[in-house]
Amino acid sequence: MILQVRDVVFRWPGQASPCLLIDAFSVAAGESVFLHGPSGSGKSTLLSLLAGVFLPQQGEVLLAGKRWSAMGSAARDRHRADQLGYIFQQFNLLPYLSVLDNVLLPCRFSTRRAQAARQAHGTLVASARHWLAAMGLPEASWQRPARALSVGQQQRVAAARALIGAPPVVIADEPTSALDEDRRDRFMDLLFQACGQAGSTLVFVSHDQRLAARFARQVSLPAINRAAQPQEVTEA
Ligand SMILES: Nc1ncnc2c1ncn2[C@@H]1O[C@H](COP(=O)(O)OP(=O)(O)OP(=O)(O)O)[C@@H](O)[C@H]1O
Repeated sequence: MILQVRDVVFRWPGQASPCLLIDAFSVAAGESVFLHGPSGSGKSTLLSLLAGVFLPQQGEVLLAGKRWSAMGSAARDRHRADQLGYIFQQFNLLPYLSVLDNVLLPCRFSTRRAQAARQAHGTLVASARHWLAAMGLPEASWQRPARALSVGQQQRVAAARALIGAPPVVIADEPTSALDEDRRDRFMDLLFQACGQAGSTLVFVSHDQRLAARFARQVSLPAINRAAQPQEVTEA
């Protein structure tokens, strides 16, 4: 199992009740998982725990056999860069860096990713260019600062950055929310092709149930989370 969650309790600071109470959840290497649940049910929070961005107050989360809680913050950063491509809901691009340099970032932080990128495309820059072209980003945009791109373009830059250097795990949080239907379908084809070729595990969060059928496994977060769910506000 490449991702493992065991007896996890996670509470946001200042909150009286926990957001996540998960006894067991795991993902096998190479599996593709569609994670769904209502807004506010804790999907992004769970992804942050899988990525070791936050640590649970109780229990363990493991990526590639390593416990996040057993590592210091520098070791966590290294392990994350080696093992994980993460497409965040808010993209998390560095706004003043060029598009190309944003895509190259994981290779700066991970020798493993840099080696894989060189092996695939000859040089790091060639690899970054490959992924930007695959994402349909016009060459004229590659030297521009990331902040100068549209939201849909930034989303695709974030995806190129997640895929460079064939990370063993790809985590994607609503990666198609700013894409039109045509781009969304091409993006999904490319994501599955890239993960298939690299043998990468894919954990994907979306509200778009039309995408669910593409995945080998669908997981409802409320079904694995024992924490009391927030009440949805309903119109009177
Ligand atoms: N940084 C934070 N500080 C405090 N509480 C937070 C923080 N981030 C999220 N939460 C709370 O945790 C709960 C779960 O939020 P989360 O973003 O994980 O849900 P989600 O299922 O991803 O929602 P959506 O589908 O709307 O993106 C919410 O009640 C939210 O208010």
